[in-house]
Amino acid sequence: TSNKTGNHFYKWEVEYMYWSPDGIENVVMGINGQFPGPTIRARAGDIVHVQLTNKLHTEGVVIHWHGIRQKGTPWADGTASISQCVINPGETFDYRFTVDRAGTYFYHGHYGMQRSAGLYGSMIVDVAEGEKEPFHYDGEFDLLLSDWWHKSVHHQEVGLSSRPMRWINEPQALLINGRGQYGCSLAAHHGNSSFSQCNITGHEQWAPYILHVDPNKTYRIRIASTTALASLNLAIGNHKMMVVEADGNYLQPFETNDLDIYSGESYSVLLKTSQDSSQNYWISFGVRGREPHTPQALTILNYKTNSASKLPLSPPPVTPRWDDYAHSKAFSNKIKALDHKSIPKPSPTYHRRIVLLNTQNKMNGYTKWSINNVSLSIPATPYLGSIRFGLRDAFDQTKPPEDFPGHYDVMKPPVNPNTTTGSGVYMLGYYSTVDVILQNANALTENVSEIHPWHLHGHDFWVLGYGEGKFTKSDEKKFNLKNPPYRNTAVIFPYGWTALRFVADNPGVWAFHCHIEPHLHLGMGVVFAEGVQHVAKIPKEALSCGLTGKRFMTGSHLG
Ligand SMILES: O=C1O[C@H]([C@@H](O)CO)C(O)=C1O
Repeated sequence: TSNKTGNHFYKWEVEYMYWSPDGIENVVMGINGQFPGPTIRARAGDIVHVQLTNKLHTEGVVIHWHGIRQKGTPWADGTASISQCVINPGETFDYRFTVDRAGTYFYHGHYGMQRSAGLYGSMIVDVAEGEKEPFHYDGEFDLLLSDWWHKSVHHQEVGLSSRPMRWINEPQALLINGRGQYGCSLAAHHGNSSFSQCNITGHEQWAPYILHVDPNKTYRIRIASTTALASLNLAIGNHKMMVVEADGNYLQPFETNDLDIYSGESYSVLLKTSQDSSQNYWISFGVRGREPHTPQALTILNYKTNSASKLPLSPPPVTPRWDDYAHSKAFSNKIKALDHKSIPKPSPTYHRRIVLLNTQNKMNGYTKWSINNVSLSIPATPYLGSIRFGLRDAFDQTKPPEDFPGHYDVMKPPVNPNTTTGSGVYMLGYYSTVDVILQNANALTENVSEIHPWHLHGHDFWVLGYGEGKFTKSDEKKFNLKNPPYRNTAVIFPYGWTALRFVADNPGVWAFHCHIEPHLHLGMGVVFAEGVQHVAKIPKEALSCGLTGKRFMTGSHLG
């Protein structure tokens, strides 16, 4: 429900329920009986209030509002053990925050692997009353992408934390708005599929979400990826797309035949329905960056002049080869910020540069991912409370490393793969400008280096550039300080580096991590904190566990 004053109140219950996301009945984590959860729609400047009740029987829960910076409400960021205590079964937590900028966002679970369990939904923020988008469109669609496994997340988690690790492998299906098709294909009639044609009436939970369009119009298609693992590429048969938004920030529009989207990213593209209106066309998403074992996600662009069940004449667009990284890099390098009042210009200099080496490691036979040889292990007491109240026993007081040894060969598996775990925090100077160099490396297996999309909470960063091999100081000369994209998620390519810059201007404690959920689960993240002494009035429900729970559970607000 919403009213004219710009407040939106939602009462949500999270529970497991039977669902058939891909035609196979399974158990998903749903909200108010829906999967994916309800879409939040608000205007820039509005307040969103979600009163979340945990109806799970034996697990805590939290929800992260991905891309919302939570200025002044760091306790509402929804990160378990970082911004708040988990909401226990039967308990209710109030997420109340301002959506300060128009754009395409989503929300998802941020505890254990609850995102993989299906806890996610879309969040669309329109421009404030009287404001205009810098582009025109006649209608819009919203596509939330995910990947789906038939094994439960509990089963997946046990595998990841077993010795030896049992990897989750590739997903059984890719879902568009929670809908996919397992063991059959919408495009089987083209004869290039080993599957039979899907038998669908349109009423199934796994029936495709079809885009019905009028000819000769412009549509905005919002696309967000909350995949656990898969990097994806979108193409629409016979149509080009104009890319205009990424992660809630406007881009210099550019035309493309296909679009890469990594987990944690969102885009808007404009589509002109200018093709032969006596036909329908395929919309397809295929896997990038990992050898695909999952069929493309398919749905139909239906020109309303036809029946939606009329199948396209040509086969679905072919996804670029999974390891054609030149193709992906070319796409990433086309992304530039629009010169617009809503997007700050990059700071020309930095105060502190943190270099983060990403490696796959071993610890007593367990597989881990580490950053500068520390695998993140988050503590029982949420950092926001323990830092605010100086509870030094709550987490490691040693500073995590700023860099990695200069002799480390990023092109080879680690010579000594042993790692340690840690819960230390990068304490950032309030209002300082921070550079982060994400440095990729070879994984444990020779000749393997993977894609990692890194997501920052509480901020957007400027993506100053991408490069090959080991970053050196002279690579600075290649930084784009003119129109770097401003976003919250950026990819590192295999054996490469990505340079980011942001201003630590948001009091709170902020996760920065690989958005591949099993990688975060295996330790692939760090924690930043800034200006925590300026955080006031942390609701006590956010602190009712661990050492803050023991110390402060009196009164209604802390700070
Ligand atoms: O974390 C990962 O583990 C596997 C593999 O490296 C070991 O099975 C894989 O592909 C990952 O991304």
